[in-house]
Amino acid sequence: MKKNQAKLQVQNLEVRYSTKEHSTLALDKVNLSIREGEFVSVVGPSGCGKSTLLKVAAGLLKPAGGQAMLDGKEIDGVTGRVGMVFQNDALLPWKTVYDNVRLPLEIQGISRDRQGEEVRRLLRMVGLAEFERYFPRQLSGGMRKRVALARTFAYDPELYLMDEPFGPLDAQTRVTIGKEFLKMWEQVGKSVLFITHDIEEAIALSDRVVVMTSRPGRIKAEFEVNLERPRPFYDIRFDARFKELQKEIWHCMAEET
Ligand SMILES: Nc1ncnc2c1ncn2[C@@H]1O[C@H](COP(=O)(O)OP(=O)(O)OP(=O)(O)O)[C@@H](O)[C@H]1O
Repeated sequence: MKKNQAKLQVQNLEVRYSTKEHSTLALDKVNLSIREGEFVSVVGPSGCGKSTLLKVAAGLLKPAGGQAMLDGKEIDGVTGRVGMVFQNDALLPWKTVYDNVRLPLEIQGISRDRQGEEVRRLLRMVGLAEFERYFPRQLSGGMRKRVALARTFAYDPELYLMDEPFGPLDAQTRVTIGKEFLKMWEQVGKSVLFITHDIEEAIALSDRVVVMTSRPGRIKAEFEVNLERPRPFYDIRFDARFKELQKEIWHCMAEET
């Protein structure tokens, strides 16, 4: 990758969903760039095209216009360099926690010994070291989500694409997982495109928060999050700069709904 070149760059992106009767313009001239190691969250009203943007970055959708590039090369289909976490990320129910997290390491051809070390390190990080022999059905929703996060970190992609990854969790578990996720991310420092409805979560995690307009989605505003790192995922909310930013983003979004 060239110096100063964006990890992910989206230029004048247009995406259309077409059926026999309808054609919906989901994204309209979207420009967004994510630097190496930068954490960018996207917030915006329901249906504004956040997931659509993520799917283009994942190589799952072809744009109707403009382009999306990874390290300066046009994204052309799914690549192993990009890791995705979705809201309803499923674990393999017939495999133990240990084997679910181990799978990406096996696919990468890592030696058995290293696989074991890495799985145990990741399970310790998400606080599930004692649950390696359990099956997904024996865990709570929050614990399953933690296993899914450990598995994503096992993939160790260059770019993390995350669509409401903590979506279906209760508020308290969401904070616990957010905390763990931030701690893990601060150690690996990879580029992230993170989609959420939660402004506080976006600020607490990100270097930059991007607000989209309602459909067709465009980038309405970008907010730099100038809060030190490592930062406390929950307590950072009491910082005056956090509150100011939250107010600004809230007002920006409120105009759209
Ligand atoms: N497969 C599809 N076929 C037709 N229209 C679609 C399809 N997927 C999404 N759309 C439309 O494109 C627009 C953007 O959808 P998208 O899922 O990207 O929004 P979103 O911002 O992620 O929404 P939410 O926050 O509610 O999850 C919506 O109006 C939606 O109805």
